[in-house]
Amino acid sequence: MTRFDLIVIGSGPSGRRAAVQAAKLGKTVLVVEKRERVGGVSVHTGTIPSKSLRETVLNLTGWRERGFYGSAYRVKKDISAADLRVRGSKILEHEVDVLDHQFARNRVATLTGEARFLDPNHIVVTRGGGAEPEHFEADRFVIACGTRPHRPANIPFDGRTVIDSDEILKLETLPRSMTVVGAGVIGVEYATIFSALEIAVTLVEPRATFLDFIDREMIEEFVHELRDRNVSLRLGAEVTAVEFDHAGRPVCRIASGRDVTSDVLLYAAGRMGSTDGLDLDKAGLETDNRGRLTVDPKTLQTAVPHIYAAGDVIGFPSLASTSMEQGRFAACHAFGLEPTPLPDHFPYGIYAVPEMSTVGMSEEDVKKRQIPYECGIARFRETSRGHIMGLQTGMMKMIFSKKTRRVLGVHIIGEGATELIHIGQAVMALKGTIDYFMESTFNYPTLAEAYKIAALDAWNRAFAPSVAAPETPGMQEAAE
Ligand SMILES: Cc1cc2nc3c(=O)[nH]c(=O)nc-3n(C[C@H](O)[C@H](O)[C@H](O)COP(=O)(O)OP(=O)(O)OC[C@H]3O[C@@H](n4cnc5c(N)ncnc54)[C@H](O)[C@@H]3O)c2cc1C
Ligand SMILES: NC(=O)c1ccc[n+]([C@@H]2O[C@H](COP(=O)([O-])OP(=O)(O)OC[C@H]3O[C@@H](n4cnc5c(N)ncnc54)[C@H](O)[C@@H]3O)[C@@H](O)[C@H]2O)c1
Repeated sequence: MTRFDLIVIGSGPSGRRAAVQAAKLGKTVLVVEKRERVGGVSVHTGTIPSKSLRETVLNLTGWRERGFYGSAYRVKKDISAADLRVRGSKILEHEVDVLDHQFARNRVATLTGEARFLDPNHIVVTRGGGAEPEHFEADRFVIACGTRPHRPANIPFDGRTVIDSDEILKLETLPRSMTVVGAGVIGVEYATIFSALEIAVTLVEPRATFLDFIDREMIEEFVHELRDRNVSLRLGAEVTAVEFDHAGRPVCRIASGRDVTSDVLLYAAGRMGSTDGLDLDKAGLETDNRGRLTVDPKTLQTAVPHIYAAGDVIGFPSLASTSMEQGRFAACHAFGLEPTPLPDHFPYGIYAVPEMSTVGMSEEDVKKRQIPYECGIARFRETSRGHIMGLQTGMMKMIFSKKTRRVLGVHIIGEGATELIHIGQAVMALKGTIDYFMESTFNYPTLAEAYKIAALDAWNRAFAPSVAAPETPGMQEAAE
């Protein structure tokens, strides 16, 4: 039996960061991954493929140029499913290559196979192709096994017309119409990406609201853009069943009776922890009803202190970005290095079309906490860079404390939102105030100028010293 200082189960963002960090500390590390290739959900079915698809769609449709050349502008006519896959598979190859190299140069051992616990310090790895199972021992573990799509038994998934978010990447032909069930981040991203291909999309959500962690003003703007593009948004629509019509097309039955029929139905109503095959009970652990593990948020230790868990398997926020930080944090803690606490504020990027990004408090949060505040708004079309790019939409909203002048939140919708947000994030993290934006010079012409415009907007309303009207000399005499 081979012994390691650390065994990591799963090679997604949290697993890989945990493994490399431990190796940098001079520890022997094994990463077990049940997929044939490393990278996790992030590289194979989640972040990278969906963002590659988005980029391909925006490029091939000429989406970004339509502000100037009109909505009929196309870079390529008749875009096929194969066209969409080409770029994605190249990017995937590159990502896997980089990861393989990263593991190799840090002397992280990797093994393809499915890990399960035998007891709190031993695992067995089952391998395909008739290979003998292998046994391993470790002092510390990081469970970084991630999640998989939630597939309720009553939904007739067939991999072709009723699909989950893994299967959408394998579509052989592009549908003419699509129903997306679940207006979470995945549903919203795919609904808008496919709508940019001029596929008629209906987005169905049982709740009356969606993406509740985003500032409502941003969502109103987003909904306005979707309606403009004929994305049909059905909120408060409870799905009672999915059936097929006589032509084999999926019919999404809605409680109100207003059913939706389309060529393809994407079911994107959340994810489940991939913990079922891990025999966690043998390690002394149990999961919640969504297969997730509970950890101490300050240390990322599970109920069994030498077993850590990181990434999507521990639930919110379930992002590749935060998962990476958690993985590194867990490895540092496991080997006695005092890691800096995980930050309270992290940015959230939603790569819909248009993209949205947010950091800090929404206006709803600020009101709930009864903090006196002022908002500043900038529209991208007011910036010279926006004119040059032909942007007709896009906006930034900044929220400032009236008492401390500090930035409480930044919310952006439109081109570049996921990059621009980091300026606001940095100022917030460094406890900066509105004065930073008032006093700093920004490159011109840039979209970042929106920060200046939004800050000026808030300053004019709430922070500018009240200026007394200058007296005109001689006025007094004239009045007399
Ligand atoms: C469609 C989609 C789009 C997304 N877009 C974004 C985005 O734009 N930005 C963002 O920040 N996040 C995004 N995410 C979320 C992001 O992908 C996840 O937060 C991230 O992948 C979680 O990383 P993880 O470390 O938990 O592991 P994962 O990436 O989930 O990987 C876990 C790995 O563990 C392996 N594994 C599981 N069980 C075992 C076992 N018993 N033995 C061996 N191996 C095992 C699995 O095969 C898998 O490869 C997206 C997710 C999806 C689904
Ligand atoms: N850009 C990004 O950062 C990004 C992109 C994609 C996914 N992710 C991550 O992946 C995770 C999973 O995303 P998700 O969108 O699958 O899950 P989610 O939990 O965010 O959203 C699921 C949606 O489906 C709805 N829903 C639940 N049950 C339903 C039912 N029975 N019928 C119809 N609708 C139902 C919910 O109300 C919710 O709106 C998220 O937590 C997110 O953080 C992140």
